[in-house]
Amino acid sequence: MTLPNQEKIRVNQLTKVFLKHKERVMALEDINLSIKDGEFICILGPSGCGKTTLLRILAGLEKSSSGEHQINNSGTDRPLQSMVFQEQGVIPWMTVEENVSLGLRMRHAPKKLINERTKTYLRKVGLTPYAKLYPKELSGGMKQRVSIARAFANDPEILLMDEPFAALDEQNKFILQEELLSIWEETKKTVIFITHSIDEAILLSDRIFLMSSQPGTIKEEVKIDLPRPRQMTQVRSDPNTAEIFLKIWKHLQTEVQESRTKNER
Ligand SMILES: Nc1ncnc2c1ncn2[C@@H]1O[C@H](COP(=O)(O)OP(=O)(O)OP(=O)(O)O)[C@@H](O)[C@H]1O
Repeated sequence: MTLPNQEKIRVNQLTKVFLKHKERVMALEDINLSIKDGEFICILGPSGCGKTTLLRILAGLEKSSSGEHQINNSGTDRPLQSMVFQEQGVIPWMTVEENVSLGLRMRHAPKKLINERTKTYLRKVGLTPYAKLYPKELSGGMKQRVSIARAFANDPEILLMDEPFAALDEQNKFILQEELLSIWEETKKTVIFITHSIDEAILLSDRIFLMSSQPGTIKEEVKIDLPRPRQMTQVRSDPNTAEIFLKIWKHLQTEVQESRTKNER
């Protein structure tokens, strides 16, 4: 399958079945996606609907049971994808700058490029003064900044983010969301971002994919046409936001309810 230039990710009829206590669990069913180069996509859905499984398949960490997916490679030696997790994304025995430069060092990038890019992304996430510190000396928010800086410094074709701000307090979350948006505006990377927060998805996304309860399918797609660059205060005070929020909430409510009913059976 060859993708046209503007298309970055395509998923065709993808399914994933796990064996759990000797029983087959259909985690994903007939997933079809087409994501443009530079799009910011959020995935929302009830717990256990297969969001992480889908991301892990796109990251090459898990195999699909059937169907196919493709990521358009720009033909350079850039890595195909980088992943940012909720927690434990930093390596404890490496300093902040060693963590940020890890991907570049692993692919033996030229020293000058490693230094430049590491400095740039440390500055962008406000960690320059902390470059020589170790993760245990950092707050949770600072550790997530390290993960984000490392992912962008690695310059992957696509960025996969699995609830990266879920463990942070509200203030830190807002600050990091805006920092992420600002870096994304500059780099225009294709991002797939999993979240449980409707507000977060509206703030960040070009499109939101709403998933059904298990087996996970893409039930609906919501386009977010709010102007960019976006700031949290503007998005919150935009009269369209409440309407979008309610539409998504109604969907999630139904799916969460369905998921509970299935689990009680
Ligand atoms: N390695 C595995 N072996 C067996 N079952 C698995 C495995 N990984 C995931 N599952 C099952 O697949 C389903 C989807 O899990 P997944 O973690 O992808 O959901 P999720 O939507 O990311 O959930 P959450 O929002 O709670 O993080 C769940 O029923 C889960 O138990």
